[in-house]
Amino acid sequence: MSAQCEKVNSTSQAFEFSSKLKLLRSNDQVRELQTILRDKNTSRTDFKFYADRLIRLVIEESLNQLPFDSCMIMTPTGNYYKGTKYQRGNCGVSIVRSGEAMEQGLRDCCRSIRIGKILVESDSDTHEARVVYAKFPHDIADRKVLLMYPIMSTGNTVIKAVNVLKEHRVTEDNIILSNLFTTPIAAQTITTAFPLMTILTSELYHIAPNHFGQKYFGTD
Ligand SMILES: O=P(O)(O)OC[C@H]1O[C@H](OP(=O)(O)OP(=O)(O)O)[C@H](O)[C@@H]1O
Repeated sequence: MSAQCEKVNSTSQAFEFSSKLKLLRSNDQVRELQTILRDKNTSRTDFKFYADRLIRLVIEESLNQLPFDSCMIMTPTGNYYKGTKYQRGNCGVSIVRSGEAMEQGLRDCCRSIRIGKILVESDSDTHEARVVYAKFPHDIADRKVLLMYPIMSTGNTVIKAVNVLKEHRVTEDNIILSNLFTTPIAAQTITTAFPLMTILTSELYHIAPNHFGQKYFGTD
């Protein structure tokens, strides 16, 4: 467990979660961002601004879940320094539409990272989800995948998306799901369906802010 995320307290939620579910370390700043994003009176301009701030925090911590190697470099004064570097071979995949909001946060940290896309359409009444479009780097099966989707209500959208990745021979243990808000039931459904996948979220709460995509992009 890194310094910036914490173990989920499963007992208080009456849900059982595996250690693969990680919560961004909470503090007053994180709680303020979550509050602004949940507030119905937040303007669209503010919503996007504060969503981008929370996204950046979640992306940074998600990157911290990727594997690192140790390395030796030489400083300008000719000294050796034992450092750390990312293992090569990562990529992002965003689930359209809301997941696209997280792409810039990832690019701000990893300039030229490849980003695939999956479009899953869900029925507004039944919540049944189906895959409409998927485009990935050709060697995605050999990469660690940062899967980006900010809201999980039932978890159906993410389940469909992960199944598409698995059809492209991406293994569960190579997927890190980067998420802002999840309901406990969605978290439980997803950790049960994909026990080897790592999930990083900022908040577990029984009501997800389902207005996210609509408000962030200003489209219905
Ligand atoms: O976990 P699920 O039950 O699948 O739900 C995930 C999200 O998808 C729906 O939004 P919408 O269809 O507007 O998604 P979008 O913003 O990505 O277009 C729903 O309101 C959630 O916010």
